[in-house]
Amino acid sequence: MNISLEQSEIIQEPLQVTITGSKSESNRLLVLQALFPNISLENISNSDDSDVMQMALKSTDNVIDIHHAGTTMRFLTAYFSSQAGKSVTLTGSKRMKERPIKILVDALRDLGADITYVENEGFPPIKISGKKITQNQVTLKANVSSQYISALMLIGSSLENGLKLTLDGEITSVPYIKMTLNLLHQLGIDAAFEGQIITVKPKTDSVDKQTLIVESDWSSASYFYSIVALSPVGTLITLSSYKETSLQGDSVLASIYNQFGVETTFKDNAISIHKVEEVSKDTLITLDLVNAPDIAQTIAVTCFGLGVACDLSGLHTLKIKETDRLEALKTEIEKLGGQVHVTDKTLVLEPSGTINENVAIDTYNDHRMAMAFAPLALCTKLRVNDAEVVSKSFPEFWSDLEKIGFKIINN
Ligand SMILES: O=C(O)C1=C[C@@H](OP(=O)(O)O)[C@@H](O)[C@H](O)C1
Ligand SMILES: C=C(OP(=O)(O)O)C(=O)O
Repeated sequence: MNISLEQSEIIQEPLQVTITGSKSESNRLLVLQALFPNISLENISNSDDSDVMQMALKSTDNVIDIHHAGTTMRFLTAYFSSQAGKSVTLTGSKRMKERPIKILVDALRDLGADITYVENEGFPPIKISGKKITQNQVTLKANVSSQYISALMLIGSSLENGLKLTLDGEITSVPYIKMTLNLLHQLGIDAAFEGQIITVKPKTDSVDKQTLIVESDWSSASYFYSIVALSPVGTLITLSSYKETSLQGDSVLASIYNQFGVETTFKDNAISIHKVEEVSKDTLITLDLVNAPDIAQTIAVTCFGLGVACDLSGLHTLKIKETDRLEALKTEIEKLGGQVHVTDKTLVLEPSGTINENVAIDTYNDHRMAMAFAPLALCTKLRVNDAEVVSKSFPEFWSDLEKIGFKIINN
């Protein structure tokens, strides 16, 4: 599905959008629920990635296709490795077969798991023969993806001897590790993350019956921050359901977007995002996004829409996500008339002027490419190719944009 976005203006009246649950929290809690069926979950994400997680956990098939879902692939690799008697092959999309998993597979093998590569060494698909895991100490590299670490933490308390992980080198995407730790604590699991060491104690008694409510997705909120930043002073959008103290690292958006003249207020489980002042064209936005890699695309495109320069660092994980996001951002922003310089961990955007009209944005099977560029419809007419990619994390994205005044035409 390719779409055109007419140059839009959002309606100046109280605008309210309800966003589905965080896919990161949901996918952790779904694995934990499979291990501790006593817990109930509310506001689970309706994203493709969480749907595929639910499907996989129920599946009795020998081959499970998790499509593009990184967390699902990584968390299930650990989960199925620890399920004695279960034999399963995990596969995924063409891109998933290019996303590395060796660090996690090596760590699980060191703990005694039985995993073999079906096609290419180091990459899915993988065949897992579940076993009782009794070894409990392993060292793994921490600067490639925090998902490997969360995957191990999620199963730690179900292992006879728990787990002690030693993290080697710089730790990337730390808030996601802390999110995992916090959810374990909510279930009464004894776990700690101190310096380079993570410990998870075995849970011998059952988890208390309880309901956990998933907070809405902050990465999805980022596109509304961008919309408000690119709109006139006075624009206000309210999003629910959010908390002032979030488990999601991407909640850092609220302070980052202050630099774009956008203020956030929390009230009654909602956030109001308000444009309070214009940003000067000679602003330079400098950010290290090592803790919040998923909002890099949103921020780069906001800067481009406002014509301001940015210097973003801490982006080394972007090359192994749904696409090489650094190259994709450079290509698409340059089609629109911007100038971008990338290395394997940084992105620099030059200050820009007019934005080219009617450019067709390619989305590279990456939901965040489609959603990050859409707010530019406030500045110019634009097209988005393969717009359905948004369903990976945010299936209602386009209908929510229509609700707030965007004019979308299916081509
Ligand atoms: O654990 C998680 O839920 C995630 C961790 C991050 O990945 P990396 O640790 O690979 O950066 C993030 O980009 C991804 O969208 C979700
Ligand atoms: C990187 C992402 O997801 P995953 O790694 O889980 O595919 C994302 O949602 O931006």
